[in-house]
Amino acid sequence: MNTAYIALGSNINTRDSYLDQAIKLLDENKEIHVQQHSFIYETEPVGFTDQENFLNMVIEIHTNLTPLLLLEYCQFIERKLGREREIRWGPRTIDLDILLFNQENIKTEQLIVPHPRMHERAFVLVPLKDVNPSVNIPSINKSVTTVLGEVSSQEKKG
Ligand SMILES: Nc1nc2nc(S)n(CCO)c2c(=O)[nH]1
Repeated sequence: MNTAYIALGSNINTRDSYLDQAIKLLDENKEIHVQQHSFIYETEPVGFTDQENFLNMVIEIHTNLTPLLLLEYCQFIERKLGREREIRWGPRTIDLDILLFNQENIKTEQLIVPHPRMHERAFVLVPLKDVNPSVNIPSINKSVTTVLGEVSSQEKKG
C-alpha cells in the first residue's frame, strides 16, 4: 500500500463543490482510499495574480496504483470536472497535484515528485501540515517552518 499526498485547488464558480466532487471521485476508485483531508483555505492567487482567489486543500490517500496511474486518474477527474487548460497558470475548476508518493523521487516527462513547486507554496505547505504535521519532504531546500513562518494568517474554512 502506497501513501500519497494530493493538493487540490479551485477558483471558478462553486469552488467548494468542485473540491467535494473531486474527493468523491477519488474515493469512488476502489484502488484509492482517502485517509485524511486538511482544512480548506481561501488563498490569493500566486504566479498569475489576475484571477479569482482559490480554495486550496491537501488530502492523504492510500493506494495500490502506480504514480503514473494515479496521475492519469487525477487528470481524468480534472477533465470530468471541466478543467480547461486555456491559460497555463489561469483559472481552473479543479486542479489536482500529486505532492508526495511515499518517499519516492520521481522524474518523468509526465510527473515530477516531490512536486517541484511545493516548497515555495504556502497554499500547499499549510494544509499539508494539517494532514501530517511531521511529513518528511525529500530534498526541501528551506525548512517548512521557515516557509510557514512567512505565511500571513490564512483564513481556515470547513
Ligand atoms: N493561491 C493559489 N495560487 C495559485 N496559482 C496557481 S497557478 N495555482 C494552481 C496550482 O497548481 C494556484 C493555487 O492553487 N492557489
